[in-house]
This record gives sequence, C-alpha cells and structure tokens, in this order.
Amino acid sequence: MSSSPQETCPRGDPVTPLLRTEGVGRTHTLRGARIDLLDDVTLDLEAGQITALVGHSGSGKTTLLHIMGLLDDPDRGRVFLGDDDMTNLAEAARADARRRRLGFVFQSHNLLPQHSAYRNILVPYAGSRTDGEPRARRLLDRVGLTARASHLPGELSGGEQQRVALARALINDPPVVLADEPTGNLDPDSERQLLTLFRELADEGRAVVVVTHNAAISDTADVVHRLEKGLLTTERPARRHVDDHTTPPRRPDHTTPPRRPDHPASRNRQSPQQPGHPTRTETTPA
Ligand SMILES: Nc1ncnc2c1ncn2[C@@H]1O[C@H](COP(=O)(O)OP(=O)(O)OP(=O)(O)O)[C@@H](O)[C@H]1O
Repeated sequence: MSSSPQETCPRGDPVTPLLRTEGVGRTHTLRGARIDLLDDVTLDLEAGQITALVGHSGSGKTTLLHIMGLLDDPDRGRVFLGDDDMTNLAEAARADARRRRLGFVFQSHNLLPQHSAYRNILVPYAGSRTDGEPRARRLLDRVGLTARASHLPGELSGGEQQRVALARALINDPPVVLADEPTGNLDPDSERQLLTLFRELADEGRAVVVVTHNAAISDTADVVHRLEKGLLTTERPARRHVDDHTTPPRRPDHTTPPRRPDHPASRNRQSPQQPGHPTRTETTPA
C-alpha cells in the first residue's frame, strides 16, 4: 500500500466510531479551588455525521476539541482513533496521527500570509510532491477557488480564506475533521457555503465535529452535545438551541440530501448515549 494519502476517505467500521473519548477528565485548580472542566466525558464521532459541540463560553468546548485533536492531553481517560488508543503515544506518533488522520479548521484560519492559497493547502501534505500538487488543485476546485489559486490570503475574503483552510485540512484525506467556531467571522453566504461543504464531507463518510455558538450549525448537525459544568449531555436529533420552541426543527434545504439506507451515517444511528442524558447523572460542583 502506498504511504501517500489516498483519494478516498477511509470509511468507518459500522460499529467503531472514527474517534472516541472515554471517561475524559480535565481538572484545573484556580486560586485554590478545584474545577472539573471536563468530567468523565465519553463521546463517539461516527462516520457520516456532523456533530455539534455547544455550551456557554468557558464550558470547555475548545479544551475538549483540543483533546480530541491530540493537541492536548486529558488528565484522565482515553482518546481513540478507530481502534487505536492514542492516549500515551509518543509525541512523534501523535503528530503523525494529527497530520494524517485529523483535519483542523479554526476560527482564525491560520494561513501563512506570504504563501498563495495553493501553497497554503500543500503545507501539511504528508505524501510526495507529485501526488500533492494535483490533490491541492482538486481541493481548490472543490472549495470553488480555482481562479484564486495564486492569491495571497490577504487578497481573499474571510469566507474564501476559511475555504482555503478547509482545503488545507483535507489535503491528507483525514477521516475526522475538527472545527472550532469556523463560521465565527463569516457572513451568511460564506457560512452557508462552509456548512454545505461540511455536509458533503460527512456524506463521504467522514466524522465532522464543530464547536459552535451558531444555531445554524446545530440545526444542520446530526448530533448535538452540550457541555455544562463539566458534564456532557447528548441531544439527538439535532434541534434548535434558541428559545423559539414554536419553530419546528428544520434543516436548511441545502443540507438535506437524501441518504441511502446503506450510507455510513444510516448504519451508525444507534448510540450508547441517549438523548438528553448526561454521561453522568450528577452535577459536579464548579
Ligand atoms: N491551564 C488552565 N488553568 C486554569 N484554567 C484554564 C486553563 N486552561 C483553560 N482554562 C479555563 O478553562 C475554561 C474553558 O476554556 P475553553 O476555551 O475550553 O472554553 P470554551 O467553551 O471553548 O469557551 P468559548 O466558547 O468562550 O471559546 C476557561 O474558563 C479557561 O480560562
């Protein structure tokens, strides 16, 4: 098998989530007080699904995303990519997993200002240059930016920069995409384009997790997890998180392609986490 990234996303085994946190905990001590920011958080990211991670500011969403993305270590618990326990791996192996198996999109897209859109997409490529260049061009086309290939980030709009960042996140064809407030700085059109791309990625069999305060994303998501006082509550199916309960749950038309029964997302509907039930039943004092 070639060591370069493949063109097709690795599909998840129907029963093995693409990413799993198991009993993850993170405790801080602030001015002598112990704070369980994350307490026994168990969650699965399944193939074919967009997962939204919501909660008030400071509830630990980014911390959990960084732990899932192997950018940070939990104090307790484990993180699996497929069947692989990533918890106590050496940093070199974690870095390799981050590069090949995880794609990151951040609110501030972190593009290199001196490089063109095309070069930025190639920066994290793990394969050979001859394989990478056509891949980068296809990804530029996919995010609708072929005509902007040679433009510097400063010459692109915020939405275009974020689509370059998404193309960069996909260069190694990762099965899992993690996004932290990706629409935070975007206008509604750019937001819609990004959400459409996320839906396509899920429909290809990837797991997409999005930390967000944006109700449009939680509407679009297949699964919504809420973090509160260290505990994770799973809400399924996704529904609005605004106070307008008179409006029925709805997905934007562009996010609802019909799914075949044999689609990875259809095979993964069952979950040990039930709607509305925290992973632990008691609340942990902050
Ligand atoms: N090393 C640390 N020591 C003490 N507190 C910390 C440490 N790291 C993070 N925190 C605190 O943990 C809390 C959670 O931060 P985090 O960024 O994960 O929250 P968030 O839910 O993503 O917030 P937001 O929605 O505002 O981005 C914050 O109050 C932060 O200050």
